[in-house]
Amino acid sequence: MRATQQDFENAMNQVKLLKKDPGNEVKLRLYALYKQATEGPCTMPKPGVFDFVNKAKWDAWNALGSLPKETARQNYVDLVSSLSSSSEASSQGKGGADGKAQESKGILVTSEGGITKITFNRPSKKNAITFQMYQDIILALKNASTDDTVITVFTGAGDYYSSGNDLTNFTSASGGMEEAANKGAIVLREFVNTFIDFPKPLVAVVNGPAVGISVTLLGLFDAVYASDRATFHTPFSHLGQSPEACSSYTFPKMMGSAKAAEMLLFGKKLTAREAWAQGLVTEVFPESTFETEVWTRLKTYAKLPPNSMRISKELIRKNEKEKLHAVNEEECTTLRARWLSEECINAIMSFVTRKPKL
Ligand SMILES: CCCCC/C=C/CC(=O)SCCNC(=O)CCNC(=O)[C@H](O)C(C)(C)COP(=O)(O)OP(=O)(O)OC[C@H]1O[C@@H](n2cnc3c(N)ncnc32)[C@H](O)[C@@H]1OP(=O)(O)O
Repeated sequence: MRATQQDFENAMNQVKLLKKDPGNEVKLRLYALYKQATEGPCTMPKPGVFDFVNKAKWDAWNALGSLPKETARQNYVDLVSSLSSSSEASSQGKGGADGKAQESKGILVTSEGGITKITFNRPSKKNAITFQMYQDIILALKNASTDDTVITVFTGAGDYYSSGNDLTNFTSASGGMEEAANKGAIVLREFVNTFIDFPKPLVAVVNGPAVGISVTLLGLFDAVYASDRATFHTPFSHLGQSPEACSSYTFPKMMGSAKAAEMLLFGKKLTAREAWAQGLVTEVFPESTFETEVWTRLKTYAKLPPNSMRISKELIRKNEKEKLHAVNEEECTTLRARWLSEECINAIMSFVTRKPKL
């Protein structure tokens, strides 16, 4: 049966009630279908190349070509209906007790043997972190901080640990660039604060290359185990950006200002052994035995008395917490301005418009 005007209006109201942000790609599709259903084919002039947001919206609408208004209306209703059911399904899942799993689009959360395992799970994009993933990780960490698991572990699916922030987070935002930068700073602040305040042992199992925020965050972990295949790269200057996740404080403190500057200012990529020598990595393992050795060790650690580990972590972090929150605040404010800078916009633009591989 064809969707009526009433169905369409109900769907528009339903969108406002979605429990979970559907992500930029879906929001663009909704926008395009709405415009096509109400105004017909796109006849607006194409926005300029630097007007990322309006250009993305125009592209999405224009891509619908001469799709009839009724079909666009039907597709809009169907899309909203699929989002409503998946949002209900995902809001029911909660990690915690052994054996349960919580899955979102970009991360996989499991808990077994006292260990909460959070896997960056977007291997086709080298585990780049989307806005939605930041939010899902915040939720997973909040759950892990109060459930009955003892240790929380991050790792990556596929050949990468993570390629850091998804560089299309800002180019595909549906509001203006300024709105995206504001949202980015708010999400980043909460995301990093969740790591600063996380009360249980936090371990990174770095299975492959790590870039950007997936590297800087390691300064807030309690242990970092790396495969000898892993590399550590923070190309902030190349991207017209500045350090985050408190690395402007933790890196110089851990490796001295000269070595920190090589990473954070000049974007020097470290091998796993170099990162170990600088104190960023706890131990490096040969790739061939990495998973077995690390997980055997973590399973043993997860049997240690949980309260004792939590209290020790609290003592270690206590004197630093206030400082870390202040650093996070300042880094987010600085980054917000960087995201709106020409240097940053040009760098992101050249990544998203690079030639596809043959
Ligand atoms: C709330 C907001 C908080 C923001 C916090 C800010 C954090 C700062 C950072 O994290 S800065 C770091 C950003 N990351 C990068 O600069 C890495 C960019 N990617 C690359 O340089 C390369 O992709 C690579 C070196 C990671 C891998 O190169 P390789 O040649 O092996 O593979 P591809 O380039 O073909 O990648 C495969 C597909 O994955 C997509 N992709 C990879 N990384 C990202 C990314 N960071 N953002 C978006 N997309 C990414 C890539 O585009 C390919 O996609 P395609 O197959 O569709 O073309």
